[in-house]
Amino acid sequence: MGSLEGSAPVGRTTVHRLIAEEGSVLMPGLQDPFSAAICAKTGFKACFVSGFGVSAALLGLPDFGLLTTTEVVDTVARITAAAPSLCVVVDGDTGGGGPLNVQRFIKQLIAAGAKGVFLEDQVWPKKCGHMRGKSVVPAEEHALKIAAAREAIGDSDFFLVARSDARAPHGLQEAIRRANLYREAGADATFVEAPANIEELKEVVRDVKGLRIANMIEGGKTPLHTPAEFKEMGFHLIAHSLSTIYATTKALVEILRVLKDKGTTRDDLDKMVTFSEFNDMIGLESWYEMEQKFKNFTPKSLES
Ligand SMILES: C[C@@](O)(CC(=O)O)C(=O)O
Ligand SMILES: [Mg+2]
Repeated sequence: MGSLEGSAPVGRTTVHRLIAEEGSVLMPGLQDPFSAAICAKTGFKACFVSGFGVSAALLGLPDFGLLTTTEVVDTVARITAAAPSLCVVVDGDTGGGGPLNVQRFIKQLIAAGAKGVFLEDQVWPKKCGHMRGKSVVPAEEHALKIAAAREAIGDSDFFLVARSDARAPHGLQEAIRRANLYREAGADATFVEAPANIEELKEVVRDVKGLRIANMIEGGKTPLHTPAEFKEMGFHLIAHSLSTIYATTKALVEILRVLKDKGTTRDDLDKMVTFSEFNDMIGLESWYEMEQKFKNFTPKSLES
């Protein structure tokens, strides 16, 4: 890569620290502020803002390159506000254009409170990595975007993941070659999308240098493994990208069927959280406390 080589300083970000603590960090995929708040309450330290999930939840559309970077940044800002303790890593798709667009996008994500991004080498409009019909840009073109992202990050606490989708169109070894190239261009970690079996996962570990990402999609191409199994294999960040959107979808379909068929939920309350469970989840009491504080509050200047 010659002059394109970026240097990804080791160990300086929140994500690096989590990896050092846990070996293999599990990041549930999510798509909205409330799912992020629940994720934090459940005890997770990190999450992955899924492009697939945001496209579905925000737009009602498939992961087909329809989501804009502005929509992603807005969603991320709301998510980090709702779950300030979570380390939020964002699916940046292809970065919104060329190197300059990538730099602007990265700065917006940092300002929105994100702690990391995935940038992939698909041709725009991209598709979910487990769908058919994908193609990738030349590796050098994506390496330039990675170098641009590295420069835009500067000293910020922000972790850069370079993803290659070349496995489907060009084979696993090309995806591995690209991952190593993107690492040289400045990525903190790399993500070979959609290995098809355990042998391919092991090949990725054997041939890809540095920190590695695995992506678990129920019904996708890669067999499901636990974080402990991935840690032993040699993966450092695990995105469970679609579990929450799939579970939410199932729950929605189930309760809407009840309502459609019966016109009431009175015999199906077990399918829902209760009024008070929901209010606990969304932190209602803290709002009552704040309301009370301002009821009893008299600014000094108004005291006689
Ligand atoms: C991880 C993913 O990018 C889906 C995929 O392409 O595998 C997402 O948007 O959640
Ligand atoms: Mg995605």
